Amino acid sequence: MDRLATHIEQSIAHIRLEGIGKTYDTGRGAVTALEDIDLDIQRGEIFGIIGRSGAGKSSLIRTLNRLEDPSSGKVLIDGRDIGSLDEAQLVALRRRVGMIFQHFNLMSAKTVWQNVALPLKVAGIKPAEIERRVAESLQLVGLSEKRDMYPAQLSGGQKQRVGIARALVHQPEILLCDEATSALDPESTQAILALLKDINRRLGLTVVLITHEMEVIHEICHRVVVLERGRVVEHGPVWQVFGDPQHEVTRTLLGTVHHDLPDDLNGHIHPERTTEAQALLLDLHFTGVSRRDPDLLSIANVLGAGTRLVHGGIDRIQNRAQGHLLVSVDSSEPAADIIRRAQGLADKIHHVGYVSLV
Ligand SMILES: Nc1ncnc2c1ncn2[C@@H]1O[C@H](COP(=O)(O)OP(=O)(O)OP(=O)(O)O)[C@@H](O)[C@H]1O
Repeated sequence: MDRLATHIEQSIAHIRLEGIGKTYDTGRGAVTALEDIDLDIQRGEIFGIIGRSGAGKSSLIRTLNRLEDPSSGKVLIDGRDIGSLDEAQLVALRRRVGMIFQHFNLMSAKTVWQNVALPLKVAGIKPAEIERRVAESLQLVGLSEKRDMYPAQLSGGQKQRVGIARALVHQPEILLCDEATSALDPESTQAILALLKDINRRLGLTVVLITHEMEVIHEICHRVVVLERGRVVEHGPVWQVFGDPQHEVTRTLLGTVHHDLPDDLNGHIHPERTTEAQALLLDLHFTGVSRRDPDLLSIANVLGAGTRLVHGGIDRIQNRAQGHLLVSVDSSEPAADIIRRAQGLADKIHHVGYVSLV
């Protein structure tokens, strides 16, 4: 392929949503689940979808393999409108797009091997080829030893591995994950996330996932979209959305850990200095945008000897430090002068108020 063709291929989004809308007709009238969604998902990325309950996450992910047909707009995979596919092409599409579910959807009367083999049998694949592909899939998810067991004999994490193996037997290029770790304990969640990451890297699979667990996004996603009432309210690289959420819904979903003040400070903060003994409280916000790490020596040097770290925490997402450090500055200098000097210590600096610390 020449360089121009390669460039064009790379510039086409693996999955493109153009003006997607979805309205359900119910006995009590129409319910709008999605409105005017435009999104590009690149080949090989792990893309997260978050939002409150009822925001439209399931409706959105289900349009990607036509479990739901959008009421308006188009879904393009490799530039091809999947709404125009005939029955045979739709079957082929579903093989290119694997899916895993919160409750695994395994057949309890079938063994691990039989569960994983089922999609291949349905597709009429020859037995020898089925044997080879099932063995390969089970090895990939680390379950070769359990091939003759039944789902009831497996842990939740192992059941999800079977779900993943089954989703991979047709060697898909896209894997949709609908709350894939929500029914799992923290240890199994970690193991499944590591597996998804490994599959994404080794097979170059594009992964689109829905979750209500923000740690899942933090742990494995490259980019994330936030839905609210069927619309995109925010999207971008995870470090950006998590480091400096712009929308109220995103802040709520992410929790208020970094924004809430601890109880012993809350209620004791004054907007103006009322006594000499009060210290200036500054919030040093590291959004990740400048890729800077908090430099404690510079903070002390710039803000002075009486500077104390009062509250906060720093996290790392996609190799960028982010979080808030709440510092008290013991100085009678005007706040504006101190804040001016403090520019450069963090990505954003917010004057919280004045507080008496004992
Ligand atoms: N089959 C359906 N028939 C009628 N309304 C539906 C149907 N599926 C979803 N809805 C409605 O569409 C809206 C979006 O639902 P959806 O399940 O996509 O949201 P969600 O973000 O996945 O929610 P949750 O996190 O609770 O699963 C909701 O108001 C829901 O009640």
